[in-house]
Amino acid sequence: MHILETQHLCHTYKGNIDALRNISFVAPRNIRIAIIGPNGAGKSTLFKHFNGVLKPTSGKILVRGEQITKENIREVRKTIGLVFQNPDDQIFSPTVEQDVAFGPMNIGLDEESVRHRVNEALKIVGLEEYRTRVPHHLSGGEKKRVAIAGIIAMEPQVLVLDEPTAGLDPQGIREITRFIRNFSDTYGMTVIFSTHSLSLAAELADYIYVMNRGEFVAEGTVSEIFSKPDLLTSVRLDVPVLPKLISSLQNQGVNIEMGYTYDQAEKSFLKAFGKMA
Ligand SMILES: Nc1ncnc2c1ncn2[C@@H]1O[C@H](COP(=O)(O)OP(=O)(O)OP(=O)(O)O)[C@@H](O)[C@H]1O
Repeated sequence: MHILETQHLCHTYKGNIDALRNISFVAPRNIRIAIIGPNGAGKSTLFKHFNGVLKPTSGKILVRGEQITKENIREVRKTIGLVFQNPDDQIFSPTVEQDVAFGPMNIGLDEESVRHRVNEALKIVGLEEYRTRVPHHLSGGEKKRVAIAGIIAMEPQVLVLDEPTAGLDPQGIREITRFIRNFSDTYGMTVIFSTHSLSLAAELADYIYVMNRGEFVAEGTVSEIFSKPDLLTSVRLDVPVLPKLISSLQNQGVNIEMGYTYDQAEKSFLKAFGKMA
C-alpha cells in the first residue's frame, strides 16, 4: 500500500475551469518527488487535495489506502503535512514559537511534548534564535522556514512543499535546498515539492512528474525527463544550462558524461579534460 495515491483525480473550479484532469499519482515511502510545470499547470490544486483542503470533482485520493473522510481528516493532516506556497496563508500567531506550537497543541499534545516538538522543529529549520520574533516582521525566506517548522512539528510522514524556493534569494534557495535534502535523508520521509525550476528538481528529486494544463504529460527519473528537451520546451520549461551545454558538446563529438547538477557537471568536465581519473 502506498502512503499517498491519487486515482483518476479531476477537479473543476467554478466557471468550468478544469484544473486537474485524470491525475493518477503514487508516492512511495522515503522518496523525493518533484512536480514540475508552468504557471497554472495545476500543481497547487493537486497539493490541496493531498490533505483534504480541496475535494475532488471525481476520482480518488488514498492516504495509506484510505479515502479522506470527515472522520479521518485529522489523522490525514497528521500524516500529510502541506506547506503552502505563500507563508502568509499559514502563519497567524503573534510569535514564531506560538505559531510552530499551534498544530501540536491543536492535536491535544501535553505541554512538555509541544515544547519538545517546537524546539526540534526550530532547530531543524535553523530558527532557534527567532522564537520570540513577530512572524509578520520576518523576511520572506524566514517566514517560509517558520511555515515549514509549523508543519514539521506535526511530525508528518509526507512533507508536501508548494514552490519551496519561490521568492527566495540565491542564499535562501541554497539553504532550503540543503534543508530538504538533509531533512529527508535524516528522517527517511517522503517529500513532494512543486517547482518551475528544473535545476531544483535535478538537485533533489528521485522522481519527476511533469504537469501541464491539469494533466501529467511525462514522468520518470531525472535523466529520463531531461532527455526530453522538446517536451519540456513545449510546456514552457527548459533544461538547465549545464546539461544543455554537455548535451551540445556530446553532439559535437566530445567524450563527456552527462551531469544534471553543478557537482555532477563539474566531475564530468574534470574527467573529460583529464583532470580526474
Ligand atoms: N479558486 C480558484 N477558482 C478558480 N480557478 C482557480 C482557482 N485556483 C486556481 N484556479 C485555476 O486553476 C488552474 C490551476 O491553478 P494552480 O494554482 O493549481 O496552478 P499552479 O501549477 O500551482 O500554478 P503556479 O505555478 O502559477 O503556482 C489555473 O488555471 C488557475 O487559474
